[in-house]
Amino acid sequence: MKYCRQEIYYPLLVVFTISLMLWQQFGMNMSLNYPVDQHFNATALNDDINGGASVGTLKVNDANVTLHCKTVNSHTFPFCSMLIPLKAKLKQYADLSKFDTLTIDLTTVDLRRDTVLIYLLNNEQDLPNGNDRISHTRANIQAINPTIGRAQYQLALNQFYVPSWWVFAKPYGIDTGARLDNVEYLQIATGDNRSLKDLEITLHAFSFSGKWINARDLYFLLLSLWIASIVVHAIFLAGKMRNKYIISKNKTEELNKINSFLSIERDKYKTMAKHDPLTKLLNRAGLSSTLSTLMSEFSHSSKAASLIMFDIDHFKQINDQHGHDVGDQVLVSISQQVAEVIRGQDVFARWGGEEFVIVCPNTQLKGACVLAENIRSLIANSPLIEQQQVTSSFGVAQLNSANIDTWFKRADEALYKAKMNGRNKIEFS
Ligand SMILES: Nc1nc2c(ncn2[C@@H]2O[C@H](COP(=O)(O)OP(=O)(O)OP(=O)(O)O)[C@@H](O)[C@H]2O)c(=O)[nH]1
Repeated sequence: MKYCRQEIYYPLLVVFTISLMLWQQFGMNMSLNYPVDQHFNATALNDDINGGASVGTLKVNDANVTLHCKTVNSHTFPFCSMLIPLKAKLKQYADLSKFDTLTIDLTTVDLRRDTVLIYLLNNEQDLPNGNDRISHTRANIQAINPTIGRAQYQLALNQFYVPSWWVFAKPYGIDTGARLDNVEYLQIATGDNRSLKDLEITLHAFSFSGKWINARDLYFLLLSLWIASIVVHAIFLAGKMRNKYIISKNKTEELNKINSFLSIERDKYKTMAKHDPLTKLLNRAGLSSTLSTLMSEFSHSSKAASLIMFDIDHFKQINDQHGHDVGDQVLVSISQQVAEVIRGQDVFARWGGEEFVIVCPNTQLKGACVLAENIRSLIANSPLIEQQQVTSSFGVAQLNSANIDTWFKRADEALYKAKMNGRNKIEFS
């Protein structure tokens, strides 16, 4: 369907356009023929209508009609003519506006360098004033310069014009444009040469020819069709692009939502991987980057650092006596209280179970022991469980080699010592 619309339509339109242009050029012919026979209807019209005295007579034969004209000098313009009603051929007057050419077959004898005037008299009821035939008539005229003898003359209908003497002869005026949509008569008249004439004009036949559609109308139609096609196509493409844009915008929005959801989830899992879910403190993994930094600082510049490791005393009993939830609450409370008293640079983590560590950068053993004592005292004096003191034991070690395991082992040993020495104590290594 898509293929049909876009790939086939324009080639078809090109073929259609070229076909129509060729058809118009070589076909589409129409014609209106007027052969002359013995029943041919024509009348002589001479200057006597204007008060002249020229004599023009008609002789109709089997195959032609001859006007014999003898002009007489008088005050008026001398002429003879034959008047042929076109309506005899048609029901109405002839609408020649669609025709291009008048072909007229004439024999002229003794013309003495005169023209033959061809009139197409258009009947126009809408012309102002006057009830007589002439008042309703527009004379469209064209002159031919005949050769002596018989010849065919082709007159372009668009070359007919209204002569100025016809315009001015009408007191109410008339526009000068030719009109051929209601032609009542073809008039063939002697020309403008005022020298006296005695001549013959024989009409054998005449016809009007043209195309069903003239080239200008056809090109206008085709151009309109092309413009309409391109406009419709452009609108269709714009709509399609708009839909694509909306779909891609929606997809982008959806992907952005998924992305932000995933990045939130990723951050959540990152945080979860490095934090203890109960106390929200860092876990072992969360501590690793701090420890690596301290190790490298120690390697480069023997920067001081101390480690405090502490463990809640008899925590199993607390769990056993008060339940696991109370034990959890004790862990959370101690975490919060300790987090409040340590310095900003200290890093506090849950090492596992009821065991915690505080890593103190830039801290000598003495300073770490003071901090450990503060925390011990804080815990021992906190009413964590009703009617029961909760205490904790501490092991402190200052970093003395770039080895984490050794450092932690030393702190752990000090802690063990504190436990062995009765708990609620600080020992160092
Ligand atoms: N409620 C609670 N209990 C925990 C958690 N992690 C570990 N424990 C408990 O902590 C207790 C630790 O017991 P022990 O290792 O025997 O140590 P202790 O009872 O504190 O004795 P000392 O350390 O020798 O003073 C165990 O009963 C564990 O089940 C926890 O997250 N929540």
